[in-house]
Amino acid sequence: MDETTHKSGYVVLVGRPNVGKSTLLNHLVGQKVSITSRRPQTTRDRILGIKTRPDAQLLYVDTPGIHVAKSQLNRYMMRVAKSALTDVDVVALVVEAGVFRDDDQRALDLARQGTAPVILVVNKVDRLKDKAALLPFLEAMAQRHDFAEIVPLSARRPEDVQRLEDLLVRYLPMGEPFYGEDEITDKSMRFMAAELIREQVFRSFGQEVPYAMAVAIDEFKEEGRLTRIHATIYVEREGQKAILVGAGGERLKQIGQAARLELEKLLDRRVFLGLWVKVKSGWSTDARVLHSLGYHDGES
Ligand SMILES: Nc1nc2c(ncn2[C@@H]2O[C@H](COP(=O)(O)OP(=O)(O)OP(=O)(O)O)[C@@H](O)[C@H]2O)c(=O)[nH]1
Repeated sequence: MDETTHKSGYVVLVGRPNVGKSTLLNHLVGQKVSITSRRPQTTRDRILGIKTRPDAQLLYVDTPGIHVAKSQLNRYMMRVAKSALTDVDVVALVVEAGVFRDDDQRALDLARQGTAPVILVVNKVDRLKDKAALLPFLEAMAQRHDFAEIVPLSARRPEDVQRLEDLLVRYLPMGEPFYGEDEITDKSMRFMAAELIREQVFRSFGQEVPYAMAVAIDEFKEEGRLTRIHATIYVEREGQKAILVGAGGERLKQIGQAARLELEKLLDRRVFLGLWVKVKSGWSTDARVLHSLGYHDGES
């Protein structure tokens, strides 16, 4: 490391739900640190993803998608997103190519409140059917704010992600790395385990269950070459429990198997995963229960 030229700093990713912030974060880091799904509001917390290269350390902060929050949990998610915007070096506002809704405007309003430069990332260009529509969209976006840069890309294309990373490094201040070169996140393995289980529920179910559910890790223990994890999935109502468990416990078993494979990838060791489902009605609106499930930030 050359201490006179090394850079390090924080890049926060903000945007409305489902624009691809977590997908982009994982590709920028080169490993899965933030869970993703086709459904909006998958991310509930601030997630830090660390990318170390010889000349720079980029600390990416993923945030819950900006939306109008009604429940206690959603209000918590919005406080997390807003507070993540303070003390950062660059803001990357992520939108979807060709789409600009009220929640995108809310995210833009938040992004430009701070002093950090705002880079507009126009994601999912691969999904644009009419490629000629991209230029007018970029021009219209440039009218909305004086962005430091406008970067159209697809989070799924490695060369696009590399181009964005190189550009972001230019905006970082000089400084030594904050984290060791092997670290990819500041979250505990317990937290990551709960997230990977939550991801499988988000991916497996339709409308209701993912939003009515939270995961608590009851036990996380290393036994020789095996990691033993016991977790409880909390839902709001008996009906949701029945859907989640499925006939003969089949759905829960599938979720457990898929989550176990992801956990083994993350921990790079064999995992035993025991999953239970419990009904805790009103958990998403009860500040005390939210606190016990790890969704707390000192306010209610
Ligand atoms: N086609 C295409 N799909 C993408 C791209 N980036 C993300 N997606 C998909 O968009 C969906 C949402 O992605 P996420 O990364 O979960 O979005 P998010 O902005 O983090 O969502 P929230 O957690 O709701 O804030 C997923 O199904 C992704 O696979 C892209 O560049 N191209």
